[in-house]
Amino acid sequence: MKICVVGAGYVGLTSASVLADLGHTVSCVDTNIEKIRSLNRGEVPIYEPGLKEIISRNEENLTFSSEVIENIRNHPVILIAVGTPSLADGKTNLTYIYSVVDMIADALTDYKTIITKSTVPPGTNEKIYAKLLQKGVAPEQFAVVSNPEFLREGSALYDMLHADKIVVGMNKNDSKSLNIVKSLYKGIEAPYIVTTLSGAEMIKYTSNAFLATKISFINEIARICDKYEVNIDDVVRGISTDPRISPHFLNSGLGFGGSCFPKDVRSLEQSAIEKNITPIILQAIQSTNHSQIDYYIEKLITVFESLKGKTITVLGIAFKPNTDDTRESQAVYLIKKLSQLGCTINTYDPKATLPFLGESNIIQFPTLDQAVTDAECVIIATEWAEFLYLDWKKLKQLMKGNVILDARNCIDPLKAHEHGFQYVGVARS
Ligand SMILES: NC(=O)c1ccc[n+]([C@@H]2O[C@H](COP(=O)([O-])OP(=O)(O)OC[C@H]3O[C@@H](n4cnc5c(N)ncnc54)[C@H](O)[C@@H]3O)[C@@H](O)[C@H]2O)c1
Ligand SMILES: O=c1ccn([C@@H]2O[C@H](COP(=O)(O)OP(=O)(O)O[C@H]3O[C@H](CO)[C@@H](O)[C@H](O)[C@H]3O)[C@@H](O)[C@H]2O)c(=O)[nH]1
Repeated sequence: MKICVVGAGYVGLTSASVLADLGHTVSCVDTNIEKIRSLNRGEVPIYEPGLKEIISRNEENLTFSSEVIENIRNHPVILIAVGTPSLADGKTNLTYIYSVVDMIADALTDYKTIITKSTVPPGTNEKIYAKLLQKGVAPEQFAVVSNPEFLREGSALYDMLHADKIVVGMNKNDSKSLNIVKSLYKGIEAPYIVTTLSGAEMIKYTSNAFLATKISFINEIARICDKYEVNIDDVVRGISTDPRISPHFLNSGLGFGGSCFPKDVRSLEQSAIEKNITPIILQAIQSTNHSQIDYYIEKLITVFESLKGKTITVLGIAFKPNTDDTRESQAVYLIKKLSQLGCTINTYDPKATLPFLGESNIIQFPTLDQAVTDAECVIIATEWAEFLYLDWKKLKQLMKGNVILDARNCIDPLKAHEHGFQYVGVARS
C-alpha cells in the first residue's frame, strides 16, 4: 500500500517507520524543511529508542519530503499526524489539522482514504469531512477515518507493534475504509474497536484522562499517607492485586507532564464546558497535578527552612525517562520554581536539554558527577535508569550536603540511609 504520513513528529515518524517495516511504501512529509533535511541526512531529530535503527533498515520504502501537496496527490492513503497543541484557553489548536485538510482539498485528484492519527476533540473528524465537502470535493472521492494513536514516548515502537487495540472511527457502512485500515496494520495482532468518528475521538481522550486520573488520585493518597506516616508503596502493593484496580499508573511523584496528558485533559475539559457540562473530576485532576511541585518544595522547606541561596541539583529534565522531550515537563517546572525561590540549580539529563537559556543560576552539566558536585541537595525529578542505582560513596564525596529528595519514588530509602544520606520523599522515608 502507498501511504503518505503527514507530520514527522513522534507519532508521524513512528507510524511511518512501522508501516514501512510492515512492507508498505511510505512517504513521510513535513512542512519543517530543516527536519526533513536532517532526516534525509540520516539524522533522527528526536530521541526514541530503536527509531534510528528502524528508519535506516527501511531506506528503500521510507522516504522523507517537504513537498507535502505533491506527496498527498500521489498517495491514496493519507495519515494525518500533525501536532494539536493547546490554545491559551485550554481548547485544542486545530490550525495544523485544517492546514492539512486544505492541502488535501487542493491535491485531491483521485480517491483518498484520510486517516486522522492526531488527537482531536470530539466532532473534529466530522468537521474535516464537512470541510472537504464545502471545498467542493465530491463525497465519493474520499473517506475520513479516525484512528487515534496510543503509543507512549520512550516505548513508541514497541507500543505500536504490540498495540492492545486498534481504534477505528468511521462513517456508517464504510467497510471499504475498515478493510484499508486492516491491510495497513496487517502484521499487528490487536483487537479492532470499530465505532463512529466521534466515538474514536472520545476513546482517545477518555483513555488519557483516565490514566491522568489514576496519577492525580495516587498523588493525593500519597499526601494523605505522608501525614499519617504510612508508606505509599505498601498502599499501592495492597490495592494493586485487585484486577479491577491493577498495579499500573500508580506511581506517585512530581505529577504528570509531557505533550499529551496535560493538553488532552485541558481539551476534554473544554469540550465538556462547551456542552454545559462541569467536568469536576477533570478539573480536580489538573489542580492536584499543578500543586504537586509545591508539595515537594514544602517537603524541602521542612529540611532547609529557607531555600534562598541553596545549591540544588535536579537530576532529570525530560518529562519521563527514555525521551528527550521536555514539553510540559514537571522537572522543568520544578527547576523554574527553585530558581524563583533563589536557588542555584545544577542539572543533568542523559538525553534532554533545558528548553530555555539565559538564567545564570541554572546550569546544565554534561555528566551526573559534575552536576552533583558541591550540591547541598539532590532531587531526582525524572527516573532515568542511571539515577536508580547511584554510586552512593562517590555521591557523598562529591556533594557538600547529604539531602536526597526522591520526587519519583524510584530509589531505595534504606540504601540512602545506609550511606549517611537524609532521604526525603512523600509517604516514603
Ligand atoms: N507524542 C506522543 O507520544 C503522542 C502519542 C499519541 C498521540 N499523539 C498525538 O499525535 C499528534 C502528533 O503528536 P507529536 O508529538 O508527534 O507532534 P510533534 O509536534 O512532535 O510533530 C508534529 C509535526 O507536524 C508537522 N506539521 C505541522 N503542520 C504540518 C502540515 N501542514 N504539513 C506537514 N507537517 C506539518 C510539524 O512540523 C511537526 O514536525 C498530536 O495530536 C498528539 O496529541 C502524540
Ligand atoms: O504511574 C505513573 C505513570 C506516569 N506518570 C507520569 O505521567 C506522564 C505521562 O507518562 P506516559 O503515559 O508514560 O507517557 P506519554 O508518552 O505521555 O504517553 C501518554 O500519552 C500518549 C499521548 O496521547 C498516549 O498515547 C499514551 O497512551 C499515554 O500513556 C509522565 O510525566 C510520567 O512521569 C506518573 O507520574 N506516574
